Amino acid sequence: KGSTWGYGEENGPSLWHKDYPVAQGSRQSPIDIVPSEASFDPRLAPIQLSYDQCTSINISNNGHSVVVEFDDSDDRSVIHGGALPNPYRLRQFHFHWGEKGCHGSEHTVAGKAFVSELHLVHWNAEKYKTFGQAAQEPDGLSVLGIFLETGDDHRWLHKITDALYMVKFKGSVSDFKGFNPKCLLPSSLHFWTYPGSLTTPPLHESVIWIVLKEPIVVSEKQMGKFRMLVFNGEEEDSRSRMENNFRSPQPLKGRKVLASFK
Ligand SMILES: Cc1cc(=S)c(O)co1
Ligand SMILES: [Zn+2]
Repeated sequence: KGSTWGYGEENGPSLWHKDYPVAQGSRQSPIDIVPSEASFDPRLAPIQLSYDQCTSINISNNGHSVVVEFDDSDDRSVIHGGALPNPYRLRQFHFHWGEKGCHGSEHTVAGKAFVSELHLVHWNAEKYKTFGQAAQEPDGLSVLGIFLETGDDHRWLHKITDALYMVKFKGSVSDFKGFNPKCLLPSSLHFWTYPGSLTTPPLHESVIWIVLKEPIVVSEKQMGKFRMLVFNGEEEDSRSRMENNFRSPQPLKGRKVLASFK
């Protein structure tokens, strides 16, 4: 069977282009965001997250990250504003992180990396019938990226980190109801936005990225709990700690980054 992609020496980001040639495309993510080169656009609407009726379903380890999935059968939880043409439906969120004491975010800000990055994935259900179809369209997805930096414990992140032991191995799934990701937002919703892609294969160039300027603060201890996850399945004999599951910044190729703030 074909070798599946990952973050190791043999199957990591520098090799993804062999199976996914779009990896060398013209709107790949992540990127290095250079604030001084971003242009303030007063026409950008503020970001609004209508998550109050959101329905989280489960938390799972897909062998690349830990993912919380939502019921996206109607418009109960949507994001709107920014450069989005209409509201996009919340589908799932997941994280990318590094190893102990090291960086692990995907986007960087003037070359600065953060310890982790939270991605809230939304899709354009107004225009496309399914997530899978939307994921292949240039205006199909919108991912809200939030940086994590280390400091004090995050008062709500424990709801996620306390569940991680249930999904240690690839393929494990556990109930995860009643979680509203609004509790993971920083105080400011100032953002940068630009056209990009999924940061994991199939790397579809279908994402309108919205990256918040203000990071949230989590403790090193809380980050450590993400690192007890493993990439491998319970039955596999290889034991590889889930960490450094991030792609590095990709060429801008002429794209403009817009800022919602001066
Ligand atoms: C849909 C999706 C989006 C991102 S950013 C990711 O890492 C995996 O899957
Ligand atoms: Zn992601």
